[in-house]
Amino acid sequence: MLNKEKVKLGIAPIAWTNDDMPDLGKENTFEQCVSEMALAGFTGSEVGNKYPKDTDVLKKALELRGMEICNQWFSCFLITKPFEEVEKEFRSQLEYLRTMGAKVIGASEQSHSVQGMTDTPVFGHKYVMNDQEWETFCNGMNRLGKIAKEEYGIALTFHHHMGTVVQDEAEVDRMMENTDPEYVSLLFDTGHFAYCGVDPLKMVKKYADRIKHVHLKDIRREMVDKVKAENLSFLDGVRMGTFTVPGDGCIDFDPIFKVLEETGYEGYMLVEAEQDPAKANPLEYAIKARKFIAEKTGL
Ligand SMILES: O=C1C[C@@H](O)[C@H](O)[C@@H](O)C1=O
Ligand SMILES: [Co+2]
Repeated sequence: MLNKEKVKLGIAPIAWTNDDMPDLGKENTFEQCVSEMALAGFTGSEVGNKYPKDTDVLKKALELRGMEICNQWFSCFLITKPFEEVEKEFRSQLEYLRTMGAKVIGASEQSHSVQGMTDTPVFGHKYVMNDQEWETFCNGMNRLGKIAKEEYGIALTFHHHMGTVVQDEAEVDRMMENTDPEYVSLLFDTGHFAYCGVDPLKMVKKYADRIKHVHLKDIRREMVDKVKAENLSFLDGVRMGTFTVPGDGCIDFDPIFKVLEETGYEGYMLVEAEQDPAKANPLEYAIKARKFIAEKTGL
């Protein structure tokens, strides 16, 4: 059983309203989203674009429901923008997260990313960094991680992601080898590994001691196969239902939870299952996910 004192459960607003495709769930309000998260039994949330920008207003709305912000996505452009520009935006997001009491920031390198391009197939079109870019990227990550830890008390976790420069196993390995464990940790996303054909169990075993945030996502294998066969984009796939909540797709979560338990994982496990809310009722799927986690982990 995972330790209740050390592991908290969250859920992402992307199942209610999708910031990458705002027409998905445009009718769902912020209040509905956070109320349903709490009703389903979650205490943590990431940040969606319908969340109030005023931190006092947001804090009050979350506290009323026994919830908190546990992480926020940060888009890095370390290989295509000057470091100082990235640092400025990074610091502003760290300020916000510190005010909200979050302990983690989840960064993804978005230079040349195809994840948001609806006219680009997600398989076979990702950008591959050259040696010089790898060096710039890893040095930049170390510098950002040092700032986050030493000046804000926040851990920088890196989010590997489909269609980005750090997607496959070898790319995650290279990033991990060339960054300082003191400053850079891994945001382990089960769905993104399974999507690109990497075994999430192998990755959790390999990097358990550097994982500081977990995204629990499942995939519908037949939908991912369709995305590949028909040269569809990442976002086309989301609309079709490539992702779902843990337990509803093809990933075997039992051994993954076991590794996290045996290695003493501490932090958030956050359900992140973007799909069309008109087809997959967000509250229904949140409850389904919460029950699955309780059954499998005792949390
Ligand atoms: O963490 C994430 C943030 C989303 O916006 C993204 O597209 C999703 O797939 C993900 O894993
Ligand atoms: Co994720």
